[in-house]
Order: sequence, then C-alpha cells, then structure tokens
Amino acid sequence: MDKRVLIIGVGLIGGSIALAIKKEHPGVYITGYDLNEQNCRLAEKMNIIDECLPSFEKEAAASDLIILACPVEEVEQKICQLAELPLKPEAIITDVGSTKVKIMEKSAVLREKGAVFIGGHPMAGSHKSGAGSARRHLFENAFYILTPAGNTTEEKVCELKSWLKGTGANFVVMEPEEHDMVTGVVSHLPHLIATSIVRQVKKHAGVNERVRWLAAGGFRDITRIASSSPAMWRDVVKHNQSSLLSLIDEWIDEMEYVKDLVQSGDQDDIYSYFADAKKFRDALPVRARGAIDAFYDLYVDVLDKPGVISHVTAVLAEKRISLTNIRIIEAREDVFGVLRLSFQTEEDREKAQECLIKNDYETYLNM
Ligand SMILES: NC(=O)C1=CN([C@@H]2O[C@H](COP(=O)(O)OP(=O)(O)OC[C@H]3O[C@@H](n4cnc5c(N)ncnc54)[C@H](O)[C@@H]3O)[C@@H](O)[C@H]2O)C=CC1
Ligand SMILES: O=C(O)C(=O)Cc1ccc(O)cc1
Repeated sequence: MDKRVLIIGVGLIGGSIALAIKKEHPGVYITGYDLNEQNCRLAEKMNIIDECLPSFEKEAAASDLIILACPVEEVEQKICQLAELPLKPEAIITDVGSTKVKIMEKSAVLREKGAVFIGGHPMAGSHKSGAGSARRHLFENAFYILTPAGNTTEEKVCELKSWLKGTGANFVVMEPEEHDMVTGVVSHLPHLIATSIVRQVKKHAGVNERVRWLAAGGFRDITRIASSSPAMWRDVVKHNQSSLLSLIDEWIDEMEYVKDLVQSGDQDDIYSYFADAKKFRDALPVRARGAIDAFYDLYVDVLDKPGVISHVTAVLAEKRISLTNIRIIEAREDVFGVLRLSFQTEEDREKAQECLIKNDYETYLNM
C-alpha cells in the first residue's frame, strides 16, 4: 500500500518539503491541513499536496510521516494534540521549526506514548510566506539540522533522512541547546538587528523624506530579512528567549565598543575594527549555503530603449532559468542602463551569464 504523508501548515516550508518528498517518492499520497483553508486549497490546486483536509485528526492515524510546518508556538500545540490521537506505531513525526529546545521538551509527551518525534530545521527559506512561494529546490545544498532525542534509534533517523532525500539538503545532527545558540547567532539575532535598523531609518524618514529615497537599493537589500513573516518571528523570539537575551547583551557591549571607537577617533583602531571583520567575512565559504540565503546577482549592460528588459527576460525564460528579482540600478551615460538580475542559485546565475553572453550582452558579477 502507498505510504501517506501528512503536512500540518502547508506554507513556504511545508509546501517546499511536500514538493521535495514527491520528487523522491512519487507514489506517496500527501495530505495537508492548514488553518488558512485558502492557502491549503492553493497548495492542492498547485499539486503541491494531493489533498487538502478540513481537519487532520483522522488522517494522522493513517500517516507514516507527519510534518509540523507551522510557526513554532503552533508546533507545540500540535504535538500535544497528536499525543492524544491514535497514531501508527512506526510513524515518524517531525517539525521544521526555527527553534528546537522548547519543541524537543514538549515532544516528550509523544515519546511517552511510544511515538517517534525527531526535531528538524531546514536552514534555508526566504522572507516570503505561503504555499504560493513553495519551491522544490528551496533546500538544495542547505544544512538540515536534526535533533533526535537520546532514545531515538539510528534506524529511525535514517528513515527520516530517506523521506527527506529529495530536499538535496545536508543533514547535521545536533543537540537542541547547541542548535538554539548557533541559530541565535547567525539567524535570530541578525533578524532583530535588521528589523531595528529598518525602524531607525523609518524614524528618520518621518523627518526627512529623502531618507526614504536613499534607503532604496543597497539599504533595502541588506535588510531583506526584515520583510519576513512577523508572526513566525514573534514565535521564534519567544522560543529562543534565553539565547537571544545573552546575544543581545553581547551586541549592546559591541555597540558600546563601537561608540567608544567613534568617540576616540583613533584611526588605527577604527581601521582595525573594519579590517578584522573583513578578514573573517572574506574567509567565509562562498559557495556554501548558510542560515540566511544569499541572492546571486548578475549585472547586465543594456541599451536604454523600449523592449530591452522583456528581451532579457525572454532569453532567460527560453532556457527555463528563473529570476528572483530584476532591477534597473543605474543609467549610464545616455544610452546605457544596467540591469541587476538576481537568482536563487549560483548554477542559475552561471547558466544565465552564458546564455546572455551568447545573445551579445555584456555581463558582470560585481559592480
Ligand atoms: N521562512 C523561513 O525561511 C523558514 C521557516 N522555518 C520554520 O518553518 C515553519 C513554517 O514557516 P513558513 O513556512 O515560512 O511560514 P508560512 O507562513 O509560509 O507557513 C506556515 C503555515 O502554517 C499555517 N498555520 C499556522 N497555524 C496553524 C495551525 N494551528 N494549524 C495548521 N496550520 C497552521 C499558516 O496558515 C501557514 O500557511 C516555522 O516554524 C518557521 O520557524 C524554518 C526554516 C526557514
Ligand atoms: O534567507 C532568509 O530569508 C532567512 O532568514 C531564511 C531562514 C529563516 C528562518 C530559519 O529558521 C532559517 C532560514
């Protein structure tokens, strides 16, 4: 009999995982339940799931794999609800939440009932939400952290990896505490900082309208993650409170140091401050995917005349290369403009560059 997978919360991550599972396990029957019925119907219509359910209780009892892909507070609730239901004894329950300590603590109720719960966190995503943004390749080459409880067998962990093989992710097993500290440093704190600098700019834009114009472009790019789902991040902050409090203290100390540095005006110390960070950042892996996704940009010189943008996009569409963003960033002299094209993967950027060069466009990786 075909296996059944139930996804609770068929949004960006739940939908992308459903697509990856279907690719590797085409015979599987994937059902979905979402509080937002419209979103669930959309997932069904887009063939992300086979069936959108009005409730999940009955289906949970028939499922071989249950994936909790809602915000982390809701994950905790769903764990409690599942613990009250009859489940298949060999079923695996997992989640995709951005935090792990509280979820693993809560999952004890499932283990007490003999069910297998393995915490999971695919370290890739975007600031977009909903099934409409789901992508099969979203997790390719990304880290996918698993936090099995001490008594979970290796066999069950392997079985989960095999279910998730189509994600193309690299699995890493971690303790929940290490997970929450590491993701606090590279993802949760940066989200708070990005949001705080957007708020600072907003305050200034209220006083001087020019701030808003100048915040377009580079500032907007470096604060992309501040456009993520507020509900999701509200829950993450609540769940990772203790790691975040100590990281925020460290950040305040760092800002105090920066303030002293600026006040001192010491040229050598200020230079060293930038140089030290540059050295560390320049040595970070370029091709690897980390916690926050990079966007792979390609710059193209284009003649400033009607139809040129549609020609560039048509040339790429013909080769089935998908763009994540397109922007005219500068008008050079009178006749040239520069288009900045963004891609999800380095491979897409390379293919795009090759194809545009063949069509006589001048391209650059940096500007
Ligand atoms: N957005 C990202 O880049 C990443 C998010 N995550 C985690 O994945 C989880 C889902 O996030 P996204 O897919 O980005 O959000 P999303 O907003 O795209 O999808 C979440 C879905 O859960 C549904 N939902 C909310 N409460 C529910 C409930 N009680 N029962 C059933 N469905 C419910 C929502 O209606 C929504 O469709 C979160 O726990 C988040 O921490 C993990 C990695 C990356
Ligand atoms: O690139 C981005 O927008 C992200 O920040 C992706 C992301 C968001 C939440 C996670 O728990 C993991 C990755």
